[in-house]
Amino acid sequence: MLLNKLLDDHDHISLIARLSNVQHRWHKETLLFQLNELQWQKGQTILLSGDNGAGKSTLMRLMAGLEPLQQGFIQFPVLQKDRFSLPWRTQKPQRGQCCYLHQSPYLFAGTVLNNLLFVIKSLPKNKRELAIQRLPTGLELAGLTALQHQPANTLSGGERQRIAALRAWLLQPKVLLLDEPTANLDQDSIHLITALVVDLIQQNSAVMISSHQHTSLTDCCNAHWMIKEGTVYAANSTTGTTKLTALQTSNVNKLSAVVSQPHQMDVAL
Ligand SMILES: Nc1ncnc2c1ncn2[C@@H]1O[C@H](COP(=O)(O)OP(=O)(O)OP(=O)(O)O)[C@@H](O)[C@H]1O
Repeated sequence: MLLNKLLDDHDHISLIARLSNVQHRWHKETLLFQLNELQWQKGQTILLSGDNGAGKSTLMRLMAGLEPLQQGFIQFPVLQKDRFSLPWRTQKPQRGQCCYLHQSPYLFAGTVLNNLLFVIKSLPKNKRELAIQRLPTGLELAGLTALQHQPANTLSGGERQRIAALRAWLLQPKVLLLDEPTANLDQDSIHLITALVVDLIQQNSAVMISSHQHTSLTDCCNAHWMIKEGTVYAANSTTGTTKLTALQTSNVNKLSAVVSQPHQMDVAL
């Protein structure tokens, strides 16, 4: 009993997430992937890699509670203490605090600003005012100030991704899962998104990024999970296929220099 409590307390201090015995099949016979045990430690920014169709999006959606878990369990010790009291939230503590950013983000009808205000309205009342105050800084960081009154449905792919990243920045989730956020983006857009994500990491958001490219954003990662031949595992530096740069203080400082003012919902952005 005491040992279990000590282990629980230890998990709460050191772990973002623990995944155990997870398997996923879309069709009854075909196994997409399985994993035995993976731990996401506090302080880790994880790169999730794998071939097209390996199951990166599926794994992230399972973690965000957006797909039903078929087998095993996924726990977020970091979220347990802060869970909301509503029954549908206590069943899935990651809801409201774990934000999944889709590779093709959904934007609402209306302007860029409308899209951002919609997200701010979803925050608990006591967090809305601060989010409103941070909005001009966020627009600047995302390079969207000049576009704020433009209808969202007229934006380019890169601009859409930047809005999605900015929505996540405004929400400041405990856990942020970024699904190929820089696919087909130019260097400027990648750097703008990187600045937003670096700021979130500095504000203690735990971030996982799936990507096929090596960019300034993946340079933020200091841990690597891979999906290969139907197995998800944590790659060490010798087995990883992607060169990882540790989350160097200097790297973060360099990127956060552009952050002039560092200052929830069931989220799929
Ligand atoms: N809702 C669904 N129903 C059935 N099959 C699905 C569903 N969603 C995804 N799949 C299949 O699961 C497999 C994994 O898809 P997923 O999008 O997770 O891969 P991915 O690693 O993110 O790929 P990519 O790098 O191309 O984005 C694919 O073969 C896909 O067709």
